[in-house]
Amino acid sequence: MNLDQKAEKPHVSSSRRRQPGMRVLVMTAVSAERDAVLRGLHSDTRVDVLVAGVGPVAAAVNTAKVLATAEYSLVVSAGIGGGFPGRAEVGSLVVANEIVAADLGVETPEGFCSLDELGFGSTRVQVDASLVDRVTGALLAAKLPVNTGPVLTVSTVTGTATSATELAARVPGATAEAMEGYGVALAAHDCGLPVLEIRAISNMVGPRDRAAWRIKEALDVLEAASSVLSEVLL
Ligand SMILES: O=C(O)c1cccc(C(=O)CC[C@H]2O[C@@H](n3cnc4c(=O)[nH]cnc43)[C@H](O)[C@@H]2O)c1
Repeated sequence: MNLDQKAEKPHVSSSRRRQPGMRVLVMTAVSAERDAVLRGLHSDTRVDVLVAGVGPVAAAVNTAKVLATAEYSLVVSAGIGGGFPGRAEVGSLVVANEIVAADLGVETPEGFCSLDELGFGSTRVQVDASLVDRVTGALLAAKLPVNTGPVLTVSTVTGTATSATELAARVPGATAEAMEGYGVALAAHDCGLPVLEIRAISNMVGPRDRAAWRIKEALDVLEAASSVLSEVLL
Protein backbone atom coordinates (compact mmCIF):
# COMPACT_ATOMS: atom_id res chain seq x y z
CA MET A 1 0.00 0.00 0.00
CA ASN A 2 1.39 3.36 -0.96
CA LEU A 3 0.96 5.63 2.03
CA ASP A 4 2.81 8.54 0.53
CA GLN A 5 -0.24 10.26 -0.88
CA LYS A 6 -1.79 13.69 -0.73
CA ALA A 7 -5.39 14.11 0.33
CA GLU A 8 -7.88 14.45 -2.46
CA LYS A 9 -9.14 17.92 -3.14
CA PRO A 10 -12.74 17.46 -2.10
CA HIS A 11 -14.95 18.04 -5.11
CA VAL A 12 -18.66 18.27 -4.50
CA SER A 13 -20.89 18.65 -7.52
CA SER A 14 -23.77 21.13 -7.52
CA SER A 15 -26.28 18.27 -7.96
CA ARG A 16 -24.89 16.74 -4.77
CA ARG A 17 -25.46 20.01 -2.93
CA ARG A 18 -29.11 19.91 -3.97
CA GLN A 19 -29.68 16.47 -2.41
CA PRO A 20 -29.60 16.81 1.35
CA GLY A 21 -31.50 13.46 1.98
CA MET A 22 -29.64 10.55 3.50
CA ARG A 23 -26.04 10.73 2.39
CA VAL A 24 -23.05 9.12 4.00
CA LEU A 25 -19.48 10.43 3.87
CA VAL A 26 -16.71 7.86 4.27
CA MET A 27 -13.20 9.20 4.90
CA THR A 28 -10.18 6.95 4.44
CA ALA A 29 -6.49 7.74 4.93
CA VAL A 30 -5.14 6.37 1.66
CA SER A 31 -6.45 5.47 -1.79
CA ALA A 32 -6.04 1.69 -1.28
CA GLU A 33 -8.59 1.94 1.55
CA ARG A 34 -10.90 4.17 -0.51
CA ASP A 35 -10.79 1.69 -3.39
CA ALA A 36 -11.60 -1.24 -1.09
CA VAL A 37 -14.62 0.64 0.30
CA LEU A 38 -15.76 1.62 -3.20
CA ARG A 39 -15.51 -1.97 -4.46
CA GLY A 40 -17.66 -3.10 -1.54
CA LEU A 41 -20.24 -0.38 -2.06
CA HIS A 42 -20.82 -1.36 -5.71
CA SER A 43 -21.07 2.30 -6.79
CA ASP A 44 -23.82 3.25 -4.38
CA THR A 45 -24.23 6.92 -5.29
CA ARG A 46 -25.59 7.81 -1.84
CA VAL A 47 -22.14 7.32 -0.34
CA ASP A 48 -19.12 9.53 -1.00
CA VAL A 49 -15.75 7.96 -0.27
CA LEU A 50 -12.80 10.35 -0.05
CA VAL A 51 -9.13 10.19 0.88
CA ALA A 52 -8.17 12.50 3.76
CA GLY A 53 -4.51 11.60 4.24
CA VAL A 54 -2.73 9.87 7.09
CA GLY A 55 -3.01 11.14 10.67
CA PRO A 56 -5.57 12.97 12.80
CA VAL A 57 -4.78 16.46 11.54
CA ALA A 58 -5.13 15.63 7.83
CA ALA A 59 -8.27 13.68 8.68
CA ALA A 60 -9.85 16.57 10.61
CA VAL A 61 -8.94 19.29 8.11
CA ASN A 62 -10.09 17.38 5.05
CA THR A 63 -13.27 16.05 6.63
CA ALA A 64 -14.17 19.58 7.75
CA LYS A 65 -13.58 20.87 4.21
CA VAL A 66 -15.97 18.32 2.73
CA LEU A 67 -18.61 18.93 5.40
CA ALA A 68 -18.47 22.66 4.66
CA THR A 69 -19.55 22.08 1.07
CA ALA A 70 -22.14 19.30 1.22
CA GLU A 71 -24.81 17.87 3.49
CA TYR A 72 -24.49 14.45 5.04
CA SER A 73 -26.42 12.47 7.61
CA LEU A 74 -23.49 10.37 8.82
CA VAL A 75 -19.68 10.45 8.65
CA VAL A 76 -17.59 7.27 8.73
CA SER A 77 -13.86 6.90 9.36
CA ALA A 78 -12.82 3.65 7.66
CA GLY A 79 -9.56 1.89 7.00
CA ILE A 80 -7.05 -0.58 8.30
CA GLY A 81 -5.82 -0.56 11.87
CA GLY A 82 -3.93 -2.38 14.58
CA GLY A 83 -5.73 -4.78 16.91
CA PHE A 84 -5.00 -5.02 20.63
CA PRO A 85 -3.97 -8.56 21.62
CA GLY A 86 -6.91 -10.53 22.97
CA ARG A 87 -9.40 -7.98 21.60
CA ALA A 88 -9.15 -8.03 17.80
CA GLU A 89 -7.31 -10.48 15.55
CA VAL A 90 -5.68 -9.76 12.19
CA GLY A 91 -8.34 -10.11 9.50
CA SER A 92 -11.20 -9.14 11.80
CA LEU A 93 -13.21 -5.92 11.98
CA VAL A 94 -13.60 -3.44 14.80
CA VAL A 95 -16.52 -1.06 15.13
CA ALA A 96 -15.73 1.73 17.59
CA ASN A 97 -18.16 2.40 20.41
CA GLU A 98 -15.89 5.26 21.43
CA ILE A 99 -13.21 7.14 19.50
CA VAL A 100 -10.35 8.21 21.75
CA ALA A 101 -7.45 10.57 21.09
CA ALA A 102 -5.20 8.38 23.17
CA ASP A 103 -1.99 10.40 23.05
CA LEU A 104 -3.48 13.87 23.45
CA GLY A 105 -2.17 15.11 26.77
CA VAL A 106 1.02 15.65 28.73
CA GLU A 107 3.66 13.37 30.15
CA THR A 108 4.30 13.85 33.85
CA PRO A 109 6.73 12.11 36.18
CA GLU A 110 3.69 10.14 37.40
CA GLY A 111 2.67 9.17 33.88
CA PHE A 112 0.41 10.33 31.08
CA CYS A 113 -2.24 12.96 31.82
CA SER A 114 -4.99 13.43 29.22
CA LEU A 115 -6.52 16.73 28.12
CA ASP A 116 -9.68 15.72 29.98
CA GLU A 117 -7.76 15.38 33.24
CA LEU A 118 -6.08 18.72 32.58
CA GLY A 119 -9.47 20.34 32.06
CA PHE A 120 -8.79 21.35 28.47
CA GLY A 121 -11.67 19.52 26.85
CA SER A 122 -12.47 15.99 25.84
CA THR A 123 -10.39 13.35 24.09
CA ARG A 124 -13.35 11.05 23.57
CA VAL A 125 -16.20 10.97 21.10
CA GLN A 126 -19.01 8.54 21.89
CA VAL A 127 -20.56 6.63 19.02
CA ASP A 128 -24.32 6.20 19.06
CA ALA A 129 -24.93 2.77 20.62
CA SER A 130 -27.86 1.87 18.38
CA LEU A 131 -25.75 2.65 15.31
CA VAL A 132 -22.95 0.43 16.63
CA ASP A 133 -25.43 -2.39 17.32
CA ARG A 134 -27.01 -2.08 13.88
CA VAL A 135 -23.70 -2.14 12.04
CA THR A 136 -22.22 -4.89 14.19
CA GLY A 137 -25.37 -6.99 13.76
CA ALA A 138 -25.26 -6.62 9.98
CA LEU A 139 -21.56 -7.53 9.82
CA LEU A 140 -22.12 -10.60 12.00
CA ALA A 141 -25.10 -11.58 9.85
CA ALA A 142 -22.76 -11.42 6.86
CA LYS A 143 -20.49 -13.84 8.77
CA LEU A 144 -17.72 -11.28 9.19
CA PRO A 145 -15.68 -11.41 12.42
CA VAL A 146 -16.34 -8.21 14.34
CA ASN A 147 -15.62 -6.75 17.77
CA THR A 148 -16.69 -3.50 19.30
CA GLY A 149 -14.78 -1.33 21.73
CA PRO A 150 -12.82 1.89 21.99
CA VAL A 151 -10.70 2.63 18.93
CA LEU A 152 -7.69 4.77 19.77
CA THR A 153 -6.39 7.52 17.53
CA VAL A 154 -2.63 7.99 17.81
CA SER A 155 -0.16 10.20 15.97
CA THR A 156 2.57 7.58 16.19
CA VAL A 157 1.95 3.91 15.38
CA THR A 158 2.68 1.90 18.52
CA GLY A 159 5.90 -0.05 18.10
CA THR A 160 6.77 -1.63 21.45
CA ALA A 161 5.09 -3.99 23.90
CA THR A 162 5.55 -1.41 26.65
CA SER A 163 3.64 1.29 24.74
CA ALA A 164 0.90 -1.19 23.83
CA THR A 165 0.46 -2.19 27.48
CA GLU A 166 0.44 1.45 28.56
CA LEU A 167 -2.23 2.39 26.01
CA ALA A 168 -4.39 -0.59 26.96
CA ALA A 169 -4.18 0.50 30.61
CA ARG A 170 -4.89 4.13 29.70
CA VAL A 171 -8.06 3.20 27.82
CA PRO A 172 -9.72 0.16 29.37
CA GLY A 173 -11.15 -2.10 26.66
CA ALA A 174 -9.00 -0.57 23.93
CA THR A 175 -9.72 -2.77 20.94
CA ALA A 176 -7.96 -1.17 17.98
CA GLU A 177 -5.58 1.63 17.11
CA ALA A 178 -5.41 3.83 14.03
CA MET A 179 -4.47 7.39 13.16
CA GLU A 180 -7.52 9.22 11.82
CA GLY A 181 -10.71 8.42 13.73
CA TYR A 182 -10.62 11.25 16.24
CA GLY A 183 -9.91 13.85 13.53
CA VAL A 184 -12.87 12.68 11.45
CA ALA A 185 -15.03 12.44 14.58
CA LEU A 186 -14.24 15.97 15.71
CA ALA A 187 -15.09 17.43 12.30
CA ALA A 188 -18.38 15.50 12.26
CA HIS A 189 -19.18 16.43 15.86
CA ASP A 190 -18.57 20.10 15.05
CA CYS A 191 -21.32 19.85 12.40
CA GLY A 192 -23.66 18.00 14.75
CA LEU A 193 -23.35 14.80 12.74
CA PRO A 194 -23.10 11.23 14.02
CA VAL A 195 -19.86 9.40 13.39
CA LEU A 196 -18.79 5.81 13.01
CA GLU A 197 -15.31 4.26 12.86
CA ILE A 198 -14.68 0.89 11.27
CA ARG A 199 -11.23 -0.70 11.18
CA ALA A 200 -10.11 -3.84 9.40
CA ILE A 201 -7.21 -5.25 11.39
CA SER A 202 -3.95 -5.53 9.45
CA ASN A 203 -1.56 -6.00 12.36
CA MET A 204 -1.36 -6.37 16.09
CA VAL A 205 -0.60 -3.38 18.31
CA GLY A 206 2.81 -4.05 19.81
CA PRO A 207 6.43 -4.60 18.78
CA ARG A 208 6.91 -3.29 15.26
CA ASP A 209 7.03 -6.19 12.81
CA ARG A 210 6.44 -4.82 9.34
CA ALA A 211 6.65 -8.28 7.76
CA ALA A 212 3.66 -9.41 9.83
CA TRP A 213 1.31 -6.71 8.49
CA ARG A 214 -1.51 -8.28 6.43
CA ILE A 215 -2.64 -5.24 4.49
CA LYS A 216 -4.18 -7.11 1.54
CA GLU A 217 -6.17 -9.35 3.90
CA ALA A 218 -7.38 -6.32 5.85
CA LEU A 219 -8.38 -4.47 2.68
CA ASP A 220 -10.37 -7.54 1.55
CA VAL A 221 -12.22 -7.57 4.88
CA LEU A 222 -12.81 -3.81 4.59
CA GLU A 223 -14.32 -4.40 1.14
CA ALA A 224 -16.56 -7.17 2.49
CA ALA A 225 -17.69 -4.93 5.35
CA SER A 226 -18.45 -2.08 2.97
CA SER A 227 -20.73 -4.30 0.93
CA VAL A 228 -23.14 -4.52 3.87
CA LEU A 229 -22.76 -0.90 5.00
CA SER A 230 -25.08 0.90 2.63
CA GLU A 231 -27.91 -1.54 3.45
CA VAL A 232 -27.66 -0.76 7.13
CA LEU A 233 -26.72 2.93 7.06
CA LEU A 234 -29.09 4.32 4.42
O1 LIG B 1 5.96 0.58 9.91
C1 LIG B 1 5.84 0.38 8.71
O2 LIG B 1 6.73 -0.03 8.00
C2 LIG B 1 4.53 0.64 8.09
C3 LIG B 1 4.17 0.00 6.95
C4 LIG B 1 2.94 0.22 6.36
C5 LIG B 1 2.06 1.11 6.95
C6 LIG B 1 2.45 1.74 8.10
C7 LIG B 1 1.57 2.67 8.76
O3 LIG B 1 1.97 3.37 9.64
C8 LIG B 1 0.20 2.74 8.32
C9 LIG B 1 -0.57 3.81 9.01
C10 LIG B 1 -1.95 3.85 8.44
O4 LIG B 1 -2.61 2.63 8.68
C11 LIG B 1 -3.44 2.72 9.81
N1 LIG B 1 -2.90 1.75 10.76
C12 LIG B 1 -2.78 0.43 10.50
N2 LIG B 1 -2.30 -0.21 11.55
C13 LIG B 1 -2.07 0.70 12.51
C14 LIG B 1 -1.57 0.59 13.83
O5 LIG B 1 -1.25 -0.47 14.36
N3 LIG B 1 -1.47 1.75 14.53
C15 LIG B 1 -1.84 2.94 13.99
N4 LIG B 1 -2.31 3.06 12.75
C16 LIG B 1 -2.45 1.95 12.00
C17 LIG B 1 -3.44 4.17 10.24
O6 LIG B 1 -4.76 4.62 10.46
C18 LIG B 1 -2.76 4.92 9.10
O7 LIG B 1 -3.70 5.40 8.16
C19 LIG B 1 3.68 1.52 8.69
